[in-house]
Amino acid sequence: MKRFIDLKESGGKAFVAYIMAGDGGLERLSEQVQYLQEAGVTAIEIGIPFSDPVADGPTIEAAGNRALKAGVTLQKVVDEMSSWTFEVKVPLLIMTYLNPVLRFGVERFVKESKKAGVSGLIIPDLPYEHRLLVEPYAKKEAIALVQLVTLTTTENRLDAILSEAEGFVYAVTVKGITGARDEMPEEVQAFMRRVREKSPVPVYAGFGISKTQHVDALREDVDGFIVGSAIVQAFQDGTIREIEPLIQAVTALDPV
Ligand SMILES: O=P(O)(O)OC[C@@H](O)[C@@H](O)c1c[nH]c2ccccc12
Repeated sequence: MKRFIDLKESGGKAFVAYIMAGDGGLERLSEQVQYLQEAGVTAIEIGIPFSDPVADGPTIEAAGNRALKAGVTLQKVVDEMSSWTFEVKVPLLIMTYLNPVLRFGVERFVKESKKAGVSGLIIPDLPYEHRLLVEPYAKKEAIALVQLVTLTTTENRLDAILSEAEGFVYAVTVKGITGARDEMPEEVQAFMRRVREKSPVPVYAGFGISKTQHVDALREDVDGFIVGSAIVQAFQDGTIREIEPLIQAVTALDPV
């Protein structure tokens, strides 16, 4: 995950793309990863479909349901990734709820993720207080357990989370679920600034980023952006090329 620190030090901004594994069939995953890395994204978060995705907005939830219908499981995703022979040029992260991990077995999950070339994990319903359920295994394999912070995270908790942050910090821009939206609440800027002042690792903003205006509004206050619903929807609609200006708006930002 040194790549994220290096990028920040060189004044660049990160674009992290989220995709739902197996939306449209598992064989599409490798095409999507190759497409995104050629399009210039910094890293890719690969979502594992889950039947009770409490933090997902309608777009991601629908994608997850399509993937579940196609029979996609955590095992199939790591097997698929382990079989890739093309060159993976960007860090890959797995984003999954805790339940599939527990069913799989935490230690086995971390080992198979490593084999699959994964360098980070995001488990949104694993609270910081319970991180030891996964973190010791992840550390052994040098996989970062990326933490989320939100507008409602208390100061003490924020300090604790940041003191152990690895890779990057996922700063959630809204008090709600994922999904593209029009407005960025004003308090978000102040929140990002506060987190960034304290954070030893880069701070990436996620939830609701779908337009260059969102990027412009936050560009000076964050080190990168995470985009999910807009990408998932564009792959579904066959309009993924329309996302390229958004990727460029982030990765081509002048150092501030
Ligand atoms: O879809 P959005 O609003 O662009 O936000 C990214 C988000 O989808 C992705 O990171 C994500 C998918 N499922 C999640 C659950 C919790 C936190 C984050 C996520």
